[in-house]
Amino acid sequence: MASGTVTMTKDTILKVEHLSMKFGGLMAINDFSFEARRGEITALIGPNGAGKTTVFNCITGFYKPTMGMITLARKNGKELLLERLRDFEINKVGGVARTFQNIRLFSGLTVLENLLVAQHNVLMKASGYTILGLLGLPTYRKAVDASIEKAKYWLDKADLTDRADDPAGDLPYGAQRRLEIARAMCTGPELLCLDEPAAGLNPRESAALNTLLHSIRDEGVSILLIEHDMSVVMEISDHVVVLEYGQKISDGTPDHVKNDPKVIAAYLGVEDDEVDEVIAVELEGGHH
Ligand SMILES: Nc1ncnc2c1ncn2[C@@H]1O[C@H](COP(=O)(O)OP(=O)(O)OP(=O)(O)O)[C@@H](O)[C@H]1O
Repeated sequence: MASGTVTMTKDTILKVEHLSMKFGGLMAINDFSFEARRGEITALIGPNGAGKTTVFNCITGFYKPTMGMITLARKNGKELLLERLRDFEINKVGGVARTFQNIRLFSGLTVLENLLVAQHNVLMKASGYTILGLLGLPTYRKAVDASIEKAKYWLDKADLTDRADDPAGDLPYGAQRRLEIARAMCTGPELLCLDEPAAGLNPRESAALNTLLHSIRDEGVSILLIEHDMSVVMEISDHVVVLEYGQKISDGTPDHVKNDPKVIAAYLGVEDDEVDEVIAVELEGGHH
């Protein structure tokens, strides 16, 4: 079924139901439903202009959807309706972290400092928001130690320990991407949303990214990503959802999606009645 209401199971972390987003007269997203499962890497793919970024912006609170429900289920059993929260609340209360298509690091700060700054909120809370707290509270000292440990942990996972003291802006592009992800992980999210993490990476950097994303998933953190590069998506995702013209055209395992005639047609830009022809050509290609 291409769209419809999704049933929330205990494995579901995110449920999007009947999402629609209109920009003036343009229906960018039209009755779109899908579900992301806890501990999985879910990829949202589709041709240019399909509506991927718009869906992402609705989930992370940058846009208010015209219609629809977005439910996040936290580990503690609480369910939150994201379309009712503001972006910073989605991050803070919802445990959702995101990265952007364009890198947004503090390029003049060191790699380590970037990871510590990300934990500023936790530290301020531990200080009781007072100068006395900052100076003397044991809870604050403990929180500082914990934040350093966390930064060290993610430096190692992102293979950046050797560059810890270098300004973030001096890192090669692929390393900056991993640092952004490490920084997001330092906020302790349950759901990590990545906007085209592999864009512009060379094959070696792409492989390092895959390793990092798998290690994040193995810790039980769920990942939702938008990606253009089909080979990256097929390699790292557990679950793929395909959008075309704001509507869902396929949903399933990478293998299922890869062989779905509708997806093949969407990517090759052919009309419905040409799909059979496309499959025939694909099959023929496979036999050579
Ligand atoms: N803020 C906006 N105002 C008006 N139209 C918009 C806005 N944002 C997106 N759109 C339109 O909505 C449609 C979906 O765009 P969106 O950026 O979500 O697609 P996408 O799948 O992310 O594309 P790409 O792969 O090129 O990044 C497009 O037709 C786009 O022009």
